[in-house]
Amino acid sequence: MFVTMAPSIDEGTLLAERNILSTTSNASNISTTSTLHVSSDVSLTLGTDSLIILDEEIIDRSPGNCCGLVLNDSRATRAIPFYNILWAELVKSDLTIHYAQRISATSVRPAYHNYAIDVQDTAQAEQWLAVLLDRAYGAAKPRKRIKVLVNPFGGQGKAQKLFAREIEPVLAAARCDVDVERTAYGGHAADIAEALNPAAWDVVACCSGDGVPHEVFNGLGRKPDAARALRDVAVVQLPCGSGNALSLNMNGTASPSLATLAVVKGVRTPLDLVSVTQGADRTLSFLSQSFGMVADCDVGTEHMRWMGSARFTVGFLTRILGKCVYPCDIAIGVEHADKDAVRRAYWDTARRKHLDHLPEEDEESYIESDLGLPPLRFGTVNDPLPDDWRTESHDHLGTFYCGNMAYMAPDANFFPAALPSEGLGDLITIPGNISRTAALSTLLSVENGTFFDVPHVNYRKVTGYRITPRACEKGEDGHISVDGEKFPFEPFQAEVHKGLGTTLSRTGRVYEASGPGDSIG
Ligand SMILES: Nc1ncnc2c1ncn2[C@@H]1O[C@H](COP(=O)(O)OP(=O)(O)OP(=O)(O)O)[C@@H](O)[C@H]1O
Repeated sequence: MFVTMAPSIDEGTLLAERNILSTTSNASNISTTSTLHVSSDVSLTLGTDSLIILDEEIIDRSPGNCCGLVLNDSRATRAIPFYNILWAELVKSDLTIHYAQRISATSVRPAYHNYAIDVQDTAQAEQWLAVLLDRAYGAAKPRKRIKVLVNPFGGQGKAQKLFAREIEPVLAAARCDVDVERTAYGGHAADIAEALNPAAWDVVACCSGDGVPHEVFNGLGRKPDAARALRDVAVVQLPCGSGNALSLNMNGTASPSLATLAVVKGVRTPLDLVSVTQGADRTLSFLSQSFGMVADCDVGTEHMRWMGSARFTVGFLTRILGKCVYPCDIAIGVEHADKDAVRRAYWDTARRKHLDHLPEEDEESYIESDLGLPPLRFGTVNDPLPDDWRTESHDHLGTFYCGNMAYMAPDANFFPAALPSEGLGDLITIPGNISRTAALSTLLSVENGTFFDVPHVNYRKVTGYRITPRACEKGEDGHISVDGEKFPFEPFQAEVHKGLGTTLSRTGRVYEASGPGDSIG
């Protein structure tokens, strides 16, 4: 084994291409030993964004080698993106590189290359490995300590199987320190999170839909040192449910194995959380709150579960045919009052975050005291309204939808201007007395990515709001949904806490969604 010197790797290109944040670690400071000659036939080179394996023996073994004639000499070279490298180690003269191998457009599985190296200078090989791991992980913490919660009923009972087949092998290959617990009853995830020692875990990973992460945020929020726990422990989703929005927004996928790779490589990302007060209760929401059409189609179609996801479409069509309206009174702390202002604010912030190479941490600290959750700046739903909130009375509201993340479902980027940690909620209101054709084309605009620009979609950024539903025309109660969970049909108030929670993401800065239309300015 011998090591050659090569020109330094262009960190800027690596960052741009792989979206992995770089840190200046000891390994990066090692002089640029980029090629490790494992044997006379095999060399391993740290390329711009990949590990390049040159293995002459691959030619001999390949079916393209006919009678010693090399038909395609590129077969001797393989590139494994650093993003896919899970772990690498040298045990005596045995070098093993574990990586996530793509087996289809929507899945990876762990694989490895193993080489017996000619040991002459183990120290240099160790150095090379350290640089490889540094390139593989960037600012992400390797070998994360992960408390895994599996909801055995998640995703119509598939979560346990998905964990065993798609998730656990990737975590094991990445040498994560994992403890698995199955939830035994509704609310168990909240109890586990409340009892959790935050110093013992980097991550709570929910093999579930969005219901379990909702519980985990709230369980951490019940701890005496809630703000500290919410900052220290990253809550992530390894998608195994019917609604997997947390993973879509942070990992860019609903595939369990790709999401696991994203979590293994994820960087800490502060996340706004919303306090919802209703009656005497205070609940944390990480995803959305809705009233009107969306809430009705979500929690109001539970009885049609047997239809699968078609229940949302059927629910929607029934309601637009019935021209449903949802009268209510709203008070809003408005930060950006129209789409132009929202779009400008989004791109200003996204650009600033992009220039800032490190994920923003502790921009606003709630943990100066060890008291639980931060105090409510705007009081609760039972207090007088803040003086500067704008009040509106709606007789014909169709949809009231406030989002903390962009995607609410695959192909449903309802809130393209949402950012993980800006201290603002994205509030959509849509009148209910529009024509059926207009309502239908609004639904279709979500899927084709033009929803933000639909004229009757009102889009604002808010610091908080209060909504007081009035009884429906037919005298029936409507529905209120918080993170997809059914809430009582009563007034509630919401207040956004900037970066109170923590999750992991690939970028540390933005959701895995395109912003609102073209960048402006
Ligand atoms: N062992 C259990 N028994 C009953 N309910 C459970 C259990 N474990 C978790 N739950 C509950 O299941 C609910 C839904 O979980 P989750 O979001 O993970 O799954 P899902 O497949 O997306 O389902 P849904 O479509 O109902 O949201 C959670 O609110 C949680 O309280």
